[in-house]
Amino acid sequence: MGIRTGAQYIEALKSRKPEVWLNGKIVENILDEPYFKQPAQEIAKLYDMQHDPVYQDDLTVVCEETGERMATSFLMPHNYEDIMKRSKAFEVVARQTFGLMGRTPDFLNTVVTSLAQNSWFLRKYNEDWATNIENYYKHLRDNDIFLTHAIVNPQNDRSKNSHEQADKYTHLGVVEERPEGIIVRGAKMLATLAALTDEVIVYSFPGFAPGDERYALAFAVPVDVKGLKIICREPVQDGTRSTFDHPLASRYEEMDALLVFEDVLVPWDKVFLYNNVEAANLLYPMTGIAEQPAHQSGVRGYIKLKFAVEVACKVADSIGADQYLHVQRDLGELIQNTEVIRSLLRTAEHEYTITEYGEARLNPVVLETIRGMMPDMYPRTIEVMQTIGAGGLLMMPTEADFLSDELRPTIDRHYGGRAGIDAEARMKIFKLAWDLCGEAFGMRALQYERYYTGDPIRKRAIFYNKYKKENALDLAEAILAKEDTIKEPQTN
Ligand SMILES: Cc1cc2nc3c(=O)[nH]c(=O)nc-3n(C[C@H](O)[C@H](O)[C@H](O)COP(=O)(O)OP(=O)(O)OC[C@H]3O[C@@H](n4cnc5c(N)ncnc54)[C@H](O)[C@@H]3O)c2cc1C
Repeated sequence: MGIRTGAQYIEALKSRKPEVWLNGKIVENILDEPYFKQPAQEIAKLYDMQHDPVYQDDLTVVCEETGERMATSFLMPHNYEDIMKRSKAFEVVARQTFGLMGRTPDFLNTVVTSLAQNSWFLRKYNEDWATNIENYYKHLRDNDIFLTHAIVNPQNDRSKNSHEQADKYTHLGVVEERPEGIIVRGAKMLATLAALTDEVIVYSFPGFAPGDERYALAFAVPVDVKGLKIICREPVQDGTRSTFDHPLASRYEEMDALLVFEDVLVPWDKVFLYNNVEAANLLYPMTGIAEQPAHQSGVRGYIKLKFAVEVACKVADSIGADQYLHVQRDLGELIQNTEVIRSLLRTAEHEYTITEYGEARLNPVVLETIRGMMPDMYPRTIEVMQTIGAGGLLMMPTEADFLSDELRPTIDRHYGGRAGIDAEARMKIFKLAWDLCGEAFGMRALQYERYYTGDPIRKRAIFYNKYKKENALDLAEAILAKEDTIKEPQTN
């Protein structure tokens, strides 16, 4: 089939009935549900863009194997040119959603592509696992499937491993093997956009201990597989708020969900790893499933940061506050942050290496530096936006107020900004800012930057320990190695 259109994506959504729980009820029809309607349209636009001559050469490439177009995020990178093609595609998608949708289809496309490109690793343990992931990659690529993923155990008792939790199947594990596949039971989180995707892939961060064998697994199933409950969090918008009042929350809500597997059958040909603690712990370090998606997230995060910084600048400019030195200092800092991330991205891409299996990988130290800095830089941007917007962020009439003929002249008199910024223009900027720095939508977007790929605290500690192991600290060693004499005290 090759690349899908938005209409084909929507048709696929209509064709199935996953068990999606929202506000205590099963959602009968996803697309009739106001919470999902607009976000589904935003995803559909991305599929349509693949057919738009303006974007097609960035978002798609011709697949050497099938001769059909495929999403660029399915391109296995072998050289610098491939890296930069992928980078451009990530950027086009991110710009379309202002970086606010983190789990657009390109994200998991890169995960499965890197797993398939590194199937040699799975083959070391089991020939079938490697064949299964290679076939799954082709299935996604050739049908342009939209995936969600759930890789984290729910927060139950974090001081204990999976096999030590109160219930054997609090965390997702294998119940039994059958001739047709494995039966899995338990929960995984935090499947963003699950209700709007076609299939889910499950795997895990490292951290398995002996005894955790039943939890050491990776597989994929359709989201409407029998026995899978998709339990959505509380929505951050009600699906009816106007685009004037909530320009971002009304469009880019990415619903997150807990996935509960109640004796779900996973066919053997969709099992990529099972019952092997060592393989599960080495999956991340060996296959590039940290680095390749980190390229997508780095580009997307850069666009989101740049967008938020530009909104902060507009807020300051609209009320003339950027005439003050301390405001200029803060905004200057934010702009420099975006330049740091942009430069790091270019460095990571430029300093690629080719693995012994022919995969082009970006510089992992630089990628991880981006990952480490964003959880500081993004919240800092939001803080500056809150500080400059101050009380004005709370003092905004609604669209309904603007539509009142009686109130409108008063609004026009009292809500305008500096010369040249009328009430409507200023309110549009402030409402944009409030969605980012005040609304639940914005707080989720902030939490996303902190946690979307693991705990930033432990990630930085891991980064330090790895850096220490791999770097000789040459400069410090050089001065320490210099012939130095501690002068004996003179005794005569
Ligand atoms: C908005 C959003 C969207 C997300 N989307 C997805 C998604 O689509 N798919 C997906 O799979 N995941 C997703 N994630 C989940 C993400 O992967 C996790 O949030 C992240 O890995 C952190 O895990 P946690 O939330 O369980 O926090 P925890 O690991 O429970 O950490 C909580 C706190 O306890 C501390 N802590 C816990 N355990 C330890 C330990 N062993 N040692 C030291 N300190 C510890 C941490 O430092 C932290 O301060 C998303 C998260 C967010 C916020």
